[in-house]
Amino acid sequence: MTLHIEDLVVRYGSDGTAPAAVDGVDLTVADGEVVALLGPSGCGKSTLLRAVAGLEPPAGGRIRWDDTDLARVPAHRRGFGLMFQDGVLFPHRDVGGNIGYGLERNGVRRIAIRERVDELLDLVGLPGFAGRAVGTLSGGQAQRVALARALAPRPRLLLLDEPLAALDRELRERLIGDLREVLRSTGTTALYVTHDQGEAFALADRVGLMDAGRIRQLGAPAQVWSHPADAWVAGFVGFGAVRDAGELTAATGVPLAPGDWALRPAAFEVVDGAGLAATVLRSLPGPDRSRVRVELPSLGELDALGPPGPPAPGTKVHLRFDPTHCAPLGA
Ligand SMILES: Nc1ncnc2c1ncn2[C@@H]1O[C@H](COP(=O)(O)OP(=O)(O)OP(=O)(O)O)[C@@H](O)[C@H]1O
Repeated sequence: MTLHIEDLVVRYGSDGTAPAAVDGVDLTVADGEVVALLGPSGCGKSTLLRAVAGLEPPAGGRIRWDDTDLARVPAHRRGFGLMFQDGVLFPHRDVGGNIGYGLERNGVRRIAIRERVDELLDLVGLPGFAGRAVGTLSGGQAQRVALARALAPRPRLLLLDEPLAALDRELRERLIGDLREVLRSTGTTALYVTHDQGEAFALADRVGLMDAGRIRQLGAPAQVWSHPADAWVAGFVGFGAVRDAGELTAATGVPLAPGDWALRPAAFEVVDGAGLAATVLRSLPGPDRSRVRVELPSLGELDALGPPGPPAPGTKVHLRFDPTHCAPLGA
């Protein structure tokens, strides 16, 4: 029960000259695993998902489910569930009718459909909603119904494309937790596309960082955070500058393993009293800490954390270095 993607290439346009939207991707998703594809807009993550769903034909490579090559299996025979950003519910069916739709098409008996609908409504936290008109649902409730609809036929793989992107931040954060619980408790195998690193890292067993049609790093969230593969990945997951270990050790006196190190803003903190001398270039106030751009004679421009009311540009400050907020580059 494993999805295998091997050297997959997807190209738009019929003449074959357009750059590949997916450019040689290898990926497996094991039984019960949740893999998130994370990357900036246009990196090819939706295209990859659509190719797995059977909605875009590959220009090269293979997609297999266990030993079965899916090249000749049409989308509706793959047994995969889909959930998109705007879960578009059927407006003329009530909530129960939406969730039961796939089961009806599969010829499941009415009474069994009703039981399954109730079970799913409990699962997504909407008990008793079966008779509600979909036009009366809030955005978050509609996405819960869309999730229940995708899960109803027990898909062997669930494909989710930015399912929470249309929701406001507070609701999104609440639903991330709920979605994680639903995927885990049902043992659902899932491929989840998002540009939001918080979402990807909260939900997934493994995260694939995608850029320009390729996966630059694939690993467990903790591994990507502690060992970003390169400066691009480090930047995407919230690190700032990259500096050589020798330069950092010379400036701070802290020994580090050789190689390049990515620094989070928290690696340098403005302190009262002794520390590394730096000059404030500009600053962004924040409720707890400010973000301060500083210049050090030995290390150049870096981000640091400052007090809530930030020091003015030109102020001479002292910094403390905390190596626990640094990560060596290289997976
Ligand atoms: N139907 C299409 N025809 C031509 N080019 C397309 C089509 N769909 C996507 N592309 C192009 O393929 C590339 C990858 O697009 P894709 O939608 O897969 O990216 P994405 O990472 O999902 O982006 P987003 O987060 O903005 O949805 C982009 O350069 C995009 O412009």
